[in-house]
Amino acid sequence: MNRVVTIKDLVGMDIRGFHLNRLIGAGSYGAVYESSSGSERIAVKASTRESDILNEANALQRLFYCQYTPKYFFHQETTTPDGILHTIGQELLGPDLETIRRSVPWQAIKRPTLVRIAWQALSCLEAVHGFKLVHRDVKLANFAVSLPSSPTNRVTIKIFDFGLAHHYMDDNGDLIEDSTNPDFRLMKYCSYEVAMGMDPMPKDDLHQLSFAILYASGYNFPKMLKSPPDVLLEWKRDLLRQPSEALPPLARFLTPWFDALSDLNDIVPINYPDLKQKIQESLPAHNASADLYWEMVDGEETLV
Ligand SMILES: Nc1ncnc2c1ncn2[C@@H]1O[C@H](COP(=O)(O)OP(=O)(O)OP(=O)(O)O)[C@@H](O)[C@H]1O
Repeated sequence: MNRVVTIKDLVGMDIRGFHLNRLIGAGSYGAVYESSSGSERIAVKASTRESDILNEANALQRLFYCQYTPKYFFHQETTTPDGILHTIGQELLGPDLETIRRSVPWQAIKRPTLVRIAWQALSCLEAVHGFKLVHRDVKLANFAVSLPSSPTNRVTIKIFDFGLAHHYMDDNGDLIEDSTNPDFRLMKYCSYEVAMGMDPMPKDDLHQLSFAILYASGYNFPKMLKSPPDVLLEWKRDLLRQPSEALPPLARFLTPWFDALSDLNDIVPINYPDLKQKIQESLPAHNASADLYWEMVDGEETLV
């Protein structure tokens, strides 16, 4: 094997019979490659950070029968001159929602598409929580569309990147502590309660999702994240206490959903169907549970 320079430099390598063809992108701890073996195409995520990759592999294995997450194929350790390379083979997805948001006019996803995205993203979290996993890193860039299925080009939203996920509850319903004890207050886009020092729980995934949907609606969330810490905390608190006033005008139509999100706590089980109903009530004239399609609009491929 050739000398590995960085994890972003693995094109041409073979892992478990899969040829790494193209670097799709790289995040804070891994690089993801479009890879193939014959006609089979998968994604291979590579990292040198063993703990994160093992955590992600464990989560994806747990989610094997989940239709809202990429299918898990393998975890492999490869010895290289630069150390041990960890890879995960998983289902190949299409573009992530942050990339899609950037590609649309005004970097704002239209309301009918936005409510369908919110509905399906909520279904993703409902499914993940059903497997007793909390994702803890919910953001637009961690949702992607599936590869379009022919002949209609229908796609579904899937959630990925389980490097920070945690199996939070055992079969008896007892909470499981995270022995690694990460400090999620350092994550600027954490929920209000997490910013106040609480451990992230399923409802915090939903609060992070609400930030992601605001961002997708055209709200300048990155600018808010750059505010002084007290301003950011106050904004997150107000979004829970008085959503109708705190929501930016463009996203005020989502008030029914934000009202319901602000009622969530860690004791009462989350009523996902009710939350979906609130998404529907936010835009009554459009069907929020309708399918999404990957289509050509004005010469550009986009999500509708
Ligand atoms: N299964 C997959 N199929 C297709 N593309 C993927 C898949 N998983 C990740 N990607 C893409 O690969 C790139 C890197 O993904 P990764 O999750 O490592 O990065 P990230 O979300 O930017 O990282 P982080 O949140 O850890 O900083 C992103 O563009 C992401 O959309």
